[in-house]
Amino acid sequence: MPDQGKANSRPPQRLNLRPDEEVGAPVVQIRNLWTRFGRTVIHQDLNLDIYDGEILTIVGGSGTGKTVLLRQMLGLERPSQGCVKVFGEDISAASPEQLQNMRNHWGMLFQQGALYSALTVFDNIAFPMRELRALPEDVIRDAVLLKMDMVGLGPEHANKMPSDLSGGMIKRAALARALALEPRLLFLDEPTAGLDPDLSDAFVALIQTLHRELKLTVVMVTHDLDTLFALSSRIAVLAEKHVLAVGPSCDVLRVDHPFIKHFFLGPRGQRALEVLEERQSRDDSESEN
Ligand SMILES: Nc1ncnc2c1ncn2[C@@H]1O[C@H](COP(=O)(O)OP(=O)(O)OP(=O)(O)O)[C@@H](O)[C@H]1O
Repeated sequence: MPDQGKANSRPPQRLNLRPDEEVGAPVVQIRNLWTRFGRTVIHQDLNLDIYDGEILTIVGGSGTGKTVLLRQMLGLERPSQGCVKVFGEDISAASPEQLQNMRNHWGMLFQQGALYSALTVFDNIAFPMRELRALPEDVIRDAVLLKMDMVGLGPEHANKMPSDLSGGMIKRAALARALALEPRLLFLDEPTAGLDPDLSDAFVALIQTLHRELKLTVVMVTHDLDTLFALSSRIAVLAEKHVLAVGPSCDVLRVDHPFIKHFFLGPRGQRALEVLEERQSRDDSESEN
């Protein structure tokens, strides 16, 4: 149960572990953000910067406001106070037209894939392109097949309905749709939820490749530690209604806070770290040979 507003007078303890070498204007800038639902305070004076080209993962206990924060970055909800800038534009002050224009520069992969069930894979991916009303159908056709290829879906899947697809294929089709307008910024909400470990590893590898090749900035929410350690450039921990710590995983893990100890350093976290270290030393020795 979140605390009530009056109880939040304690100044937030903030620890920003951003390495000095990161420079340039942030792609997403959140300043002094408050979110209240009635008398319940979810975010209190929250600040966060997300930089070009990084994969920033937001973690936090259940109900700490990760989804709400993501929705505020997408302009789907307005904060009670404070400012969210995306590509330098204040999204909380944008008109519906400005917001629509901004939405064309980012993609979003929702937790359940969220494909339109009445549309084929092809039409789902074509949907954002057709909404622009500026592209001829033959260009759309080529672009859709290219996006499908990028995510590892062959053209034979183009006319399938979402109900004919496996969980992994739904995620791939939804990712292709999120990439339809060639965004610079990609939001991922629990990208590997519901996938078995092999499919999850394959999807993580796909995100790594696309992030590298398309030079994407990625903002992700996940509870899955394997996904988190494999992908994140930095991790932002939401606790006590603000960003308690933000930095590379090795730095965040050293922060002495009960949530961090419980989340990262329990048996699940140790296992995920061991797998990551094994993978890294394998990659290192392969690149030496
Ligand atoms: N529109 C709303 N009206 C009232 N309360 C809301 C609304 N949206 C979210 N909340 C509350 O805000 C809190 C944060 O919700 P949110 O879904 O962002 O949490 P979360 O960190 O994503 O949790 P989880 O990890 O369990 O998905 C929750 O207590 C939720 O019930």
